[in-house]
Amino acid sequence: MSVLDRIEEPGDVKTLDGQEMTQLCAELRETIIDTTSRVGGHVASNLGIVELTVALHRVFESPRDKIIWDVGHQCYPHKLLTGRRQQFGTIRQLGGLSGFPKRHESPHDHLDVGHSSTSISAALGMRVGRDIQQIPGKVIAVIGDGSIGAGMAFEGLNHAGHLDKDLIIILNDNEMSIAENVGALSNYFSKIITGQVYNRFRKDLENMLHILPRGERLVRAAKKVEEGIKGFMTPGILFEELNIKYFGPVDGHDLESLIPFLENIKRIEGPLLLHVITKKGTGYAPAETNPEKFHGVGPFDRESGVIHGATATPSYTAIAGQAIVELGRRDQRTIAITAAMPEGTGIQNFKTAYPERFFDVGIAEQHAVTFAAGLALEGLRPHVFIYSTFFQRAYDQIIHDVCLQNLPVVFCIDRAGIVGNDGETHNGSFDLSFLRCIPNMRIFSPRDENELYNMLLQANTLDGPITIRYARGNGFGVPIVESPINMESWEILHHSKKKRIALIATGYLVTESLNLCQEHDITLVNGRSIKPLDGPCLQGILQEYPHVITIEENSAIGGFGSAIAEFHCSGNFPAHLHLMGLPDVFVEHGDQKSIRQKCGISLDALKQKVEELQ
Ligand SMILES: Cc1ncc(C[n+]2csc(CCOP(=O)(O)OP(=O)(O)O)c2C)c(N)n1
Ligand SMILES: CC(=O)[C@@H](O)[C@H](O)COP(=O)(O)O
Ligand SMILES: [Mg+2]
Repeated sequence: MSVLDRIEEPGDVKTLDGQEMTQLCAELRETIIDTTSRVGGHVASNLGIVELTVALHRVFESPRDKIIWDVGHQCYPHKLLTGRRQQFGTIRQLGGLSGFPKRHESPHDHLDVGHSSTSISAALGMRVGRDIQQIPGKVIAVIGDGSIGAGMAFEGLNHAGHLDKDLIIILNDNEMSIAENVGALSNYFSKIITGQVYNRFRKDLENMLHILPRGERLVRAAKKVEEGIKGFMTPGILFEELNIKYFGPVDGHDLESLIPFLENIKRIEGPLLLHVITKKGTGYAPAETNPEKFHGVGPFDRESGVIHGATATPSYTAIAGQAIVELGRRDQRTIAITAAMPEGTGIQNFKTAYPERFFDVGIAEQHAVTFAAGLALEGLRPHVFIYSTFFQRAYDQIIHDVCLQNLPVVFCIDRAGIVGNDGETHNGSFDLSFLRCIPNMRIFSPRDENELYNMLLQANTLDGPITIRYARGNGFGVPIVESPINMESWEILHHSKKKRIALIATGYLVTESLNLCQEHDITLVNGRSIKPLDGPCLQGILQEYPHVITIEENSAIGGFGSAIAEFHCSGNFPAHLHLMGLPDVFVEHGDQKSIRQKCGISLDALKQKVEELQ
């Protein structure tokens, strides 16, 4: 029987000797590599956090002590130690375990999560909630070096230092976000790790001793020097000054150091931070060598580390990346901005081509949007490349800093719609609903990768804020041909002779529906402009057809179909409207195809609707 097989509940880790714990770590790694190589998942972060997870479960009493994982993409060892070993092979698949902590899955998961930098605030809320009700048990937030740089994490630290409650923050510092970590804070952590903070103390002390005054002021000056020394010597002075005790750094792969550190901090009162140093991908050479590639992957060959599933057709992301490089070449005002997702949004080639016009701002979506506003106010043309789900975090900045001032910022919204295996925290289900109501915002959704390319090339010619949204995954393989388009006009791709049903689709669903519309003699309209609607075209359709279907990959509430319904109520149109979009639920994880089927926005669902109406 393996050691992992003997762990029925996390408390069983406490019964192991040192050798068995080392064996357990090896087995956890083997299970993670074996499973993710078959079904995909977040590899590098999970391999890096194995010892820290074992040590946490060894020292603390889960679920009485609550461990709160930030982002939650590193929770696989925790799932394996908390009774989910048997289902682990189903992770991220339809009906299987989620890739993130889920309260409904286990009493050891205390916060549903997927977006970063929420752990400190949530843990502090739990701490206060427990104190008010005198509920015993520790609360521990585990947050990465990338995630702690976000504004929200700082808001949590600020409040934690003020409240002075017993809160344990574990900083899991692997010196990486998904990509290379950026920012002054990350440089500060590197200096702590390499001992530069201590070296600086020695230099500054030497300088101070040189300028030390003589005579009666000596005592006062010496006191000041002492304070200064304390400041320079304490590597985590940044946290100490916020009233958060700093401990570390400690090697996060060495159980013999880690466990005593945790035992000690367990007894300390007040808010504290333990700085743990880990390495992404530990124990699997391809992930150690290329942690960015192995951050989140599909199935791969574990021997070679080659990721399966490279397809012939490029993704929307890749085409967007190609377009922005071309636009950057033509128009020197073009700036590309990402919030910690340079690879995910496909703009790494822009970085190479125009490093001075590329900005990775870290996990700071709000800052990314207002930073873009500032650039636009100076006459530049910023393009913010961001996933739909993470765009949610910058809502006030979109309204207050960009749209209110009608600034020419281009929002390139990737992963709009169903993302698949990441599931409910990551679906881009709401952007049309939350953007449509903002004055000055114009919203477009291309029907294929060629239209995306051309929309992006034209983006700088439009004044005011615009959003271009596109799906996760591959395009249709259509050739990329530069041809100007009137972005605010719709096009009719198939004219029905019967004139009974018209389908107004948006995004990739337009192209996907073309064959069906031709076969069933349905008029097909490419609703590429969601705001403004093409009034004259829509008016004609609503007057001429008894049945008008709309289809979109956004919540049916407030989305494209709703916009058409609003227009419909403004006139006296005979058409019956049939709205197809995402249901009013947080859509679960699974492969994109199955999820689309379940949500009723597949071709099958459309065919069924058409047959009902014919
Ligand atoms: C608000 C938000 N923006 C972006 C992301 C995408 N994202 C997921 S993990 C990650 C990197 C996090 O870095 P770190 O906290 O250091 O954890 P590590 O991956 O290094 O373990 C990013 C940018 C996210 N989940 N949430
Ligand atoms: C955890 C997280 O937020 C990211 O790692 C996300 O899973 C990336 O998604 P993509 O695979 O669509 O880039
Ligand atoms: Mg990190």
